[in-house]
Amino acid sequence: MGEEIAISLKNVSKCYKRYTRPVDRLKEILLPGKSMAQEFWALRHINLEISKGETLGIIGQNGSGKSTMLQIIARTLTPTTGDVQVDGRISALLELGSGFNPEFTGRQNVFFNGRLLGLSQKEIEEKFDEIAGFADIGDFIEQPVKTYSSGMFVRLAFAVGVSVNPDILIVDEALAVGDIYFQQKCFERIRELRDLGITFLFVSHDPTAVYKLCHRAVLMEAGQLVLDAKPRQVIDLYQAKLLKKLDLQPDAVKIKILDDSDSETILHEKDSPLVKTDLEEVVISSPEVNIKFIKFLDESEQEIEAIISDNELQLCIGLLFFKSFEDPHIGFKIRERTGEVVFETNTFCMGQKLGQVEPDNFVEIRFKFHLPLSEGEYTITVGVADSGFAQSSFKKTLVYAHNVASLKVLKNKEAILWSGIINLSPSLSILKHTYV
Ligand SMILES: Nc1ncnc2c1ncn2[C@@H]1O[C@H](COP(=O)(O)OP(=O)(O)OP(=O)(O)O)[C@@H](O)[C@H]1O
Repeated sequence: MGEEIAISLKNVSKCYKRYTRPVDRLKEILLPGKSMAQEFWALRHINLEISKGETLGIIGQNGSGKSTMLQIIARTLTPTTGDVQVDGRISALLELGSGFNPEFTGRQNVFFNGRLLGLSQKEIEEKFDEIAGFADIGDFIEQPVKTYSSGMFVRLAFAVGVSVNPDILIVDEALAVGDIYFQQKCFERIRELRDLGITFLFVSHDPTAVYKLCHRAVLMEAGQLVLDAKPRQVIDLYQAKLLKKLDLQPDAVKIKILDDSDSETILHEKDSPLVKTDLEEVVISSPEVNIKFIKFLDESEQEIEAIISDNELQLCIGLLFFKSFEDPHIGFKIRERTGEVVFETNTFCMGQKLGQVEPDNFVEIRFKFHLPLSEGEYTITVGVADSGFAQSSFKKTLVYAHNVASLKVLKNKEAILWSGIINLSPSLSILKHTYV
């Protein structure tokens, strides 16, 4: 493709030594040549190339190897085998403020860290006000960082990390700390850097953040890369796996990987029953229930594929049950282009019941609503579950299918939407008074 590579990992593996008892570590020191450790492979045969200017989200359950991989890229850890090439200056926010000296003040740490990250004394002096302004921790900048709250720590670490003009920025979960205003400021700054062509690696458990910031994502599992694709596809698979684990329902979750013509989807998990590349191939069924159809009707009950924004729409879902269920529920999600959910509800949340169903019962459910969404392409996710018992919990997921239908929303020329995704249709009152 001729793109310049910022980071290249070739067949990288990392083995940690683990000791069952602390005394074994001591024995190993005292008796050289006798290994008391067990080998633990935290990374296995990782192959990954990240082009300059790419933004990559790294997703995976706890212990899947995300931090180990980032530390290897940031060169704070050496791989056991394999080759790592990095082209450019890295600023890594891995463990919160790991580069900070707790006895130093915030100001001293800014200088200390700035130097570590390759800036000259003069460059740091010039940037100091910008860094302190971004961190916005007031007089605490003159206090030792051991007196900081975790929020203050991350503010200062982030401010330093993004101010040193890195070529590659690595952020591990750090954005989860800090208040919403600070998070928004960080997002803004990352977007600015991204638009300037920085390479950005981001570990997060927050799908929205990954959708918003990343062009591409990888899913890690037990030290391996299992999927390398668009954030939407990777997050869908990740959430599906979590749901399966929760429900112990191996067949419940289906995903259609949408064919993004502008991207090459690399499926490391070709044999997985979850991942299908061919849209037509996906049968939305489980041994317990079959989604027979999903269709959209307009105001005059005509079947449609596109609708003008702000018009009335019915989403109709036909279900065939193969087993009896006392309290089944059905829900849907509307997701915008990147996969972010714009709306989700279900019959349980709406306080409605389908009632008891028996094998071979066919049920059609119609959700009717005005669609205030702006022009664009949206996808539908449908889920069927049994027995809701708490806000957002069901006893068992019967089928959960992403991207089962897509809906085109056309521009409503009369709409007052200046920008944004939802038309709130506000009314307006203008009250004039004499100001006293
Ligand atoms: N120094 C170490 N010695 C032994 N095992 C380690 C060490 N560091 C990490 N591990 C193990 O390696 C595996 C991968 O850890 P890593 O921190 O990379 O995962 P992670 O995906 O970043 O997890 P999390 O989301 O919890 O941060 C885990 O099982 C962890 O226990």
